[in-house]
Amino acid sequence: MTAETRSDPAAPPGTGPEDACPGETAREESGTADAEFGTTEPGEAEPGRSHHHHLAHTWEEARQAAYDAATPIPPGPVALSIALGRKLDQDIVALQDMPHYASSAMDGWAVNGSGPWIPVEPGARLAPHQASPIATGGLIPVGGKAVLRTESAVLGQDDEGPVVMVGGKARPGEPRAGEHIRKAGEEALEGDILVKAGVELNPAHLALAALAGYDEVQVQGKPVVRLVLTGSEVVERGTPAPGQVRDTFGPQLPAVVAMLGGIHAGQQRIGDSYAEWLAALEDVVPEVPEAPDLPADVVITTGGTGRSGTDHLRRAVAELGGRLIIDGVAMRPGHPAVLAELPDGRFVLGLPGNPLAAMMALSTVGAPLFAVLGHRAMPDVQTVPCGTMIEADPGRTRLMPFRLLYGMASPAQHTGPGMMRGLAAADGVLVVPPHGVQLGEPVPAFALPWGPPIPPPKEGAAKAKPRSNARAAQPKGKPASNGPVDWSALLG
Ligand SMILES: Nc1nc2c(c(=O)[nH]1)N[C@H]1C(S)=C(S)[C@@H](COP(=O)(O)OP(=O)(O)OC[C@H]3O[C@@H](n4cnc5c(N)ncnc54)[C@H](O)[C@@H]3O)O[C@H]1N2
Ligand code: MOO
Repeated sequence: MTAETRSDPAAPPGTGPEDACPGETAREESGTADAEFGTTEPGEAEPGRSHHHHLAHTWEEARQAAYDAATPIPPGPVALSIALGRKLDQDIVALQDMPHYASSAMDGWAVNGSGPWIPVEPGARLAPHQASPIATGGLIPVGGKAVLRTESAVLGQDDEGPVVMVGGKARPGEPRAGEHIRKAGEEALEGDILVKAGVELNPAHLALAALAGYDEVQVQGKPVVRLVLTGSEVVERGTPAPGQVRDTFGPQLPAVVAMLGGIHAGQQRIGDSYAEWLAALEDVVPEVPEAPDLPADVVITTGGTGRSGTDHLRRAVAELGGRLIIDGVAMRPGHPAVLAELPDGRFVLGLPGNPLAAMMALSTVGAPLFAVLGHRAMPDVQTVPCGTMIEADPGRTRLMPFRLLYGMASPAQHTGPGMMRGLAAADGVLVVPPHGVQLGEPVPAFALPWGPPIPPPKEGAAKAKPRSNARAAQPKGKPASNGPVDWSALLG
């Protein structure tokens, strides 16, 4: 590859110079990276050097490398309180009859035989013609044959003392044998399967498991993800002053992590010092208030993927004895994405600090990693007909948030690496190959974790032959529109 520093002729409408990522390819290919890196803190940069001369993965390679880097997290027991949404790995079986004792379905009297009944102490064994007070849910005493509801009973008196008699609102024949008694085993018998393995646990499943006496259930593994957000210029509240930037990761990453199948286990904010970076990555089980006390499977860092004096990610990984799996992806934005594995098995996913770049890196590297850790297939890439011509940009894939208009994708505006506006309005992301896209040609695209699915290919929508989706090749119905269409004015 040759060094490229030119600006992009195919930049979609509305993207400015911020998009140009100056030096991103030149840096890697010029062979001067070591000198750049070594000047920052002499003597300490050594461990990271060996990683500097490899070529960035292509977009497709990066996805595959992330998917291949891990194996599914084995199943394990999880407390009911955090098992919602988890996939059950072992049947939930009735440990005993459910209910496990006969109980009253009404407030009233447990009775034996026919009335009138002599009242005795609650809970006492009932001889024929005896009754004892009982509340709904109460254990039926030995000898109890039926429950007489309070409103069907009257207290009277005979020669020998107080008696309970049928009266009040009693229906004819009340109480029949067994009336208002919930028998043991009515819901399930010991050994019955209550919830089958493979089910995604809903709140009622959790309640059922609790009813059956479970404290934990055996569920499929899912990655526990911890966030380390870096940057001393990042503020969490208010309108940022010049030189400051409002944090865009705190508000979105926990949700996106969950949507991608991770368990968000807290976040930590650090400044730009190497010591803070190292401490954050060394910390296996961080003390995170209200988060499950579990070691992280994946640590996501934001910022610090570049190679300036404050970009400590690679160095900290090297010092901890970790290995780089992905060190840069030939894509934009999100080019400096890093995936590393630490000796204790934790993965470190280094997202660039630029907000859109970070989300594209998460979609490219994080989504496949989370999928494999969570027992799922590689996330889908479909195709969508392109509503505009996109020129070539040799050597790199461009990820472009798009809006769908009349079934065709048009790159959204406001998609500079530091922007969120384009992504916020997007229907999905185009994966524009280095050689560009012709008008109407099916272009690979992926759905956003929160967005609509990519629509299935429509008959007649595609003029050019799709490269990766045979279903689109059905030339029938309406022809595609001719000529370039610039819908940018309609796009938010
Ligand atoms: N000389 C070069 N400079 C840069 C290159 C390059 O190749 N040579 N690459 C550019 C590209 S591409 C990207 S992407 C970024 C990568 O930056 P880092 O991962 O090192 O992140 P920072 O430098 O810490 O921050 C970059 C940018 O992002 C903002 N940021 C950080 N955290 C947040 C947050 N929580 N919310 C919102 N914005 C955040 C930060 O303020 C910076 O503006 O490097 C380029 N530079
Ligand atoms: O544009 Mo950088 O590629 O923001 O990741």
